Amino acid sequence: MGLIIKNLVGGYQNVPVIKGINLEIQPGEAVGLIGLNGAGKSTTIKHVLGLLRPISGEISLNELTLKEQPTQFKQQVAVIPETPVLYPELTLKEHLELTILAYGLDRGHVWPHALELLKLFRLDDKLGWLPIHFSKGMKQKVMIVNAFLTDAQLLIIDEPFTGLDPLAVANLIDLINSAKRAGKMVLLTTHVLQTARRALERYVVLNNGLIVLDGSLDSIKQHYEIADDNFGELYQKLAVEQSK
Ligand SMILES: Nc1ncnc2c1ncn2[C@@H]1O[C@H](COP(=O)(O)OP(=O)(O)OP(=O)(O)O)[C@@H](O)[C@H]1O
Repeated sequence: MGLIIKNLVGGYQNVPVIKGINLEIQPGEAVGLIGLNGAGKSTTIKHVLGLLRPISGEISLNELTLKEQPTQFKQQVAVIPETPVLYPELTLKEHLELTILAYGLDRGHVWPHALELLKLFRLDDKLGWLPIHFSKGMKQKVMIVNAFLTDAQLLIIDEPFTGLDPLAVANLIDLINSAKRAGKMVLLTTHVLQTARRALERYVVLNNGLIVLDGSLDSIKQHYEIADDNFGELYQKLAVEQSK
């Protein structure tokens, strides 16, 4: 069970940006994928979303493989991308309806939950709005509401902590923590470790397309001999490691 990435080699037009990754995430676990710009975080995510085809290796989610059961696999995954993807001609309400359709959800059952989420992110009075009227953070919140509306077992969240206000960040952290309690899996990329630690216990450090560490933030700090919470120093040390 869980997400299993086995010996993944992948990237763009056969350029192996990802050079052999092994990663398992168990139900109820949230993992932070961290590393320098260009380390391979987004490329890994694109592979898990089935947007890139592996050069070799395999990805499975609760025993469904992306290769053999791509449709069922993708229905188990919800994504909150760093840059919101919204349809300019659809209202907020229509975006939610689309998610309900795409994930085959029961409208009557899910709509009260949608209203709760909208209220949490102060979007409940904006159901008739089109994306053009939303700010960047509001668009991000629409993506969050859509993702948490689904019953997907794996939530992929790409750098959520840079465009949201502190209230929305706190709400997102609460949602991640309750998703974990519900047995879901979370894979989150971020550079903002000070905030991520409120939701994540486990971190995977990517450097140059390889996993160089997998553990708690404390074990990472220990490994790189980081004093206090000076995470800037961590990235300096990763840069030194990368250039070797
Ligand atoms: N569309 C693309 N075509 C070719 N190479 C790409 C493409 N996108 C990214 N790369 C390369 O793949 C490598 C990994 O990039 P990736 O976007 O996965 O990094 P990242 O860890 O997500 O970085 P960031 O923190 O900046 O988001 C980089 O060397 C980058 O130049």
